[in-house]
Amino acid sequence: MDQNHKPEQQSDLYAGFREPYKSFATDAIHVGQEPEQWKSMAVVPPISLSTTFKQFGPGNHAGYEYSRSGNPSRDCLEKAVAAVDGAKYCIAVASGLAATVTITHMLKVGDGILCMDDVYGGTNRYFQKIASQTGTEVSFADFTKPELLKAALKPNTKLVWIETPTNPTMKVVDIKACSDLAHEFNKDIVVVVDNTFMSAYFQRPLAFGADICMYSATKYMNGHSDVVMGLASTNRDDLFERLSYLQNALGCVPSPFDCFLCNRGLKTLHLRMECHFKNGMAAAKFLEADPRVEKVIFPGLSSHPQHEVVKKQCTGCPGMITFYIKGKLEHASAFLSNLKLFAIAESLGGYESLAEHPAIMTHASVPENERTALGISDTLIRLSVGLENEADIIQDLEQALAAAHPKKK
Ligand SMILES: Cc1ncc(COP(=O)(O)O)c(C=O)c1O
Ligand SMILES: N[C@@H](CC[Se]C[C@H](N)C(=O)O)C(=O)O
Repeated sequence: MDQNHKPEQQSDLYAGFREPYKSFATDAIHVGQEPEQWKSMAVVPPISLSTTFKQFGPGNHAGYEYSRSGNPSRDCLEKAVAAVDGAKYCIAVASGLAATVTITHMLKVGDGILCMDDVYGGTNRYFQKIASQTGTEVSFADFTKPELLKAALKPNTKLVWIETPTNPTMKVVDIKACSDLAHEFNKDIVVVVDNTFMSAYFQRPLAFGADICMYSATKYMNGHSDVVMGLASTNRDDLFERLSYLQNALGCVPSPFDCFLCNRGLKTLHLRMECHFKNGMAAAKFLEADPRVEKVIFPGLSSHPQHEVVKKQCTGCPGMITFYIKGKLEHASAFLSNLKLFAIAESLGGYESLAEHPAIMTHASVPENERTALGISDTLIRLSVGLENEADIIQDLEQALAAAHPKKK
């Protein structure tokens, strides 16, 4: 146990941040879950496994015809997510990348995608290696400087893709400033925010002018590392019509069991996020004060370059921390290999603490020259701080740093 460690005080954590969204927990728990919708009056929505639904006569049905086109377990989840996003609609799909693909399918050959420069490696891979090979034009810019986004907009730009905070370098984008610029340039541009890191509890992109808020629900929204899923919410009738058409026509739908699990995970999102923030802040402060650490990037710290944007736009911060360990690849490897509580694993946002090496693991698909330009170096380490006891998390970081940088005798 680190004898000097003092537990993080919950009350100081939120100073200067936006107020939490009203009735968030009530909506997450009740919207779309009404027992009256079931003959049994089940309080917990049943898992509806049937692939097909009996019709009264041809084309005359009770709301469902075939499970890819619509499913009761999926409906419950979609309604709850729409509510917590402050949206009218939501679609659930089979993975975060399936959400990206489904959204991108709204474009036509020749349309342009303008994407934030630092994004999840798989998003970068999909845009550069797949979407750009099938007729869309893809370009990247650093949206932390909205003037760079403005300069990169072109007459054919149809999709602006924001990820904030970015995976893995935790850059924060001003959603309102960027959405306004895109819409002033061309009101038909669809602004998408990948809200995976913040979750619906800490950030509502639609309230700041984005057209679509999407998630890898594999992460915080489900929160238990046992479901791969994607979500996309919107307030626009035209976008929902198109997205739900594509949800059925492309067929990237999640299973009813996964919908049940994610719907269940959502019920504790607010509690989990508050604990992730508390533990994340404690870990970030510990690392920032440690001489074996070069630099810590955590949006909740005042040292974060966009900390003022974070406070203006978010109601708190998740447990995602990126830091540079002093030394070389061997020090990063030694740190990771010596962790005991944190597992070395890809993914994030579950109840358990995870650690990974983006250059070798989650962002290996980003071309090396781009990784270098973005700062995804050999000494960069990403942590997903979980819900374990704060002192045990700090103790694990301390002993792994000591193993990576043993004191010379
Ligand atoms: C920020 C972000 N967006 C999208 C994705 C893609 O999600 P999935 O793995 O659920 O396809 C990931 C991780 O994979 C991610 O970290
Ligand atoms: N978003 C996750 C996903 C990890 Se990368 C998964 C796989 N190796 C791939 O390349 O698609 C994260 O941890 O950031």
